[in-house]
Amino acid sequence: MKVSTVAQMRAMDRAAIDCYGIAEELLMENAGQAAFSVLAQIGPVADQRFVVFCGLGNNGGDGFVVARKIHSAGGTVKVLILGDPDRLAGAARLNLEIIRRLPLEVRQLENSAGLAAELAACAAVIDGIFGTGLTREVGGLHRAVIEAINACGKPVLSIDIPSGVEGDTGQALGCAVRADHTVTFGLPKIGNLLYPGFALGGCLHVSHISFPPALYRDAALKIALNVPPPLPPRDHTGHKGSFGQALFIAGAAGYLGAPCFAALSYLKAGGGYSRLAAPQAITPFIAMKASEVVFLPQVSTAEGSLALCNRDALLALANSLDMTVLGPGLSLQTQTQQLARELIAAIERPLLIDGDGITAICQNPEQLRQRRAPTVLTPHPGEMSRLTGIGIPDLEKDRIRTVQRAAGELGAIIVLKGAHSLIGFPDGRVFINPSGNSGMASAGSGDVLTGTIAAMHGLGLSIEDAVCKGVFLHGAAGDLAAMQLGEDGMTAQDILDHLPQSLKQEREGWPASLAQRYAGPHIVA
Ligand SMILES: NC(=O)C1=CN([C@@H]2O[C@H](COP(=O)(O)OP(=O)(O)OC[C@H]3O[C@@H](n4cnc5c(N)ncnc54)[C@H](O)[C@@H]3O)[C@@H](O)[C@H]2O)[C@H](O)CC1
Ligand SMILES: [K+]
Repeated sequence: MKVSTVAQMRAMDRAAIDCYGIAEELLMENAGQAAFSVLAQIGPVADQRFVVFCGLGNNGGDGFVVARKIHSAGGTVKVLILGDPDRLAGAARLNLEIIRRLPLEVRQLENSAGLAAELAACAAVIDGIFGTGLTREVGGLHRAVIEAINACGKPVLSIDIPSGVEGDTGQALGCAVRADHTVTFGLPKIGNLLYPGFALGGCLHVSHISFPPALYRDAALKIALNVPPPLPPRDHTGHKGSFGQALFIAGAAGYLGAPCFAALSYLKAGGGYSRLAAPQAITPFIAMKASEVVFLPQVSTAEGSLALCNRDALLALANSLDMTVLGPGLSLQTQTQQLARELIAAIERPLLIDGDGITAICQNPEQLRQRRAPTVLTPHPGEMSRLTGIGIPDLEKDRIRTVQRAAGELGAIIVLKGAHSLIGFPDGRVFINPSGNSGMASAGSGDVLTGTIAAMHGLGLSIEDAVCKGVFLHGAAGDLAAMQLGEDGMTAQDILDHLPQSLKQEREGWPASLAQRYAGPHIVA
């Protein structure tokens, strides 16, 4: 499913109205109807009491429609407006005038006194304070109301997006409603899917509010949920060469885990032949941990990292295999960093650059543009910050645009790791990954990702699909590990151990709880 920015959604509204004649009032009616139908799924409506909070924009207008439908279904509803109702316009004003003729309480909320008692008496709260029109920090009465909603302990249904969450980023502007359900319209907005907005929204539902597919599937919409194509069927007669051959250039004294996790994850995710070029000095130790991997001991520097003199032999090998992964645990040793830069410039096959390999190009990332074969970068926010020169707080505030811009400028596929990892392509497409959990935020899990992506290419997927599939199945392996162990103490080893099951479930079907999460928002008919 595609995901829209606030501006794109406004343009879709405009097109629905101007090109198809679906009037604003109809869109608002459909939006209110969709929200009401989710409310009716949460619990009974007849003979129950509800409070609807409405702001002065169209989000509030949707709230008026919901109030009308609650009344029609036999519920008792109180509509509290934040601000002067005389400022309401258009379809929102029309819907206010309708509910004013009905026997229900509609009034401007002057202050938050007594709100806790009002909320204690209701079955559920409907949040129509701010939608995608939120433009600044939430303060004053709005803030007090949002805090009261969050403290009331009643089920909360947010209209379009939890009030206070910014539609384009998922950031909470000062404070935000914590909802149990959110019904969004047209398409999910970025803010419905990126943290903290995603978590604040609870269960996410989407209604296309009668937009034609030509609008919500438009190729100009570049952001989407990560739903990669299926795994290729396994060749029953295949040998180890049929499932890919990858080279891992990784490891240094003090970084013994990273090369093992990277090279082993290739095999655990279905890849055929995994070669690991690590410094001679550490090879005996890592061989104990990863005996299925083929070792290519390399000349070490005095510090125990890869020496520059390994360059030509590594280059020849890399250019004879499907794919190279460069970087996990390489270290920041000067000569090793130079080796990384020279290899990145010269390898003519698909190359995934991670960890210290990314650091090696941070001074001059534009060198990636010279590469003729595909490049994949898998930075965590710290590495992304070094790569782009954007500070981590600013980057976290606008992850989509950061990854979109960097992928375009560097001509590389970029996986920005984090909760709901993003995959950005040079042509502007960005995919939001639904799998994974906080237990994966621990050392070594990124190393496991590198081998998983490489294995997907080994199994026959194009590089683009391999990145999407690898990110998804790596997150899913983490989810399977968490189901068994909990998120607190799971480690990269546990993710690695669950990779085979991740592929198995991908082929045979996910446990219900994960299937629901991976399927994306519920469509409201
Ligand atoms: N296709 C769709 O998605 C449809 C969505 N609908 C609903 O319309 C809203 C968007 O409506 P809009 O009027 O543009 O914005 P808001 O309702 O969010 O209201 C903004 C309102 O609030 C003021 N404001 C902004 N920030 C603050 C602040 N921090 N404090 C105080 N006031 C603030 C701003 O100036 C405006 O006056 C969308 O979310 C849907 O719910 C349509 O009904 C159907 C099509
Ligand atoms: K809202």
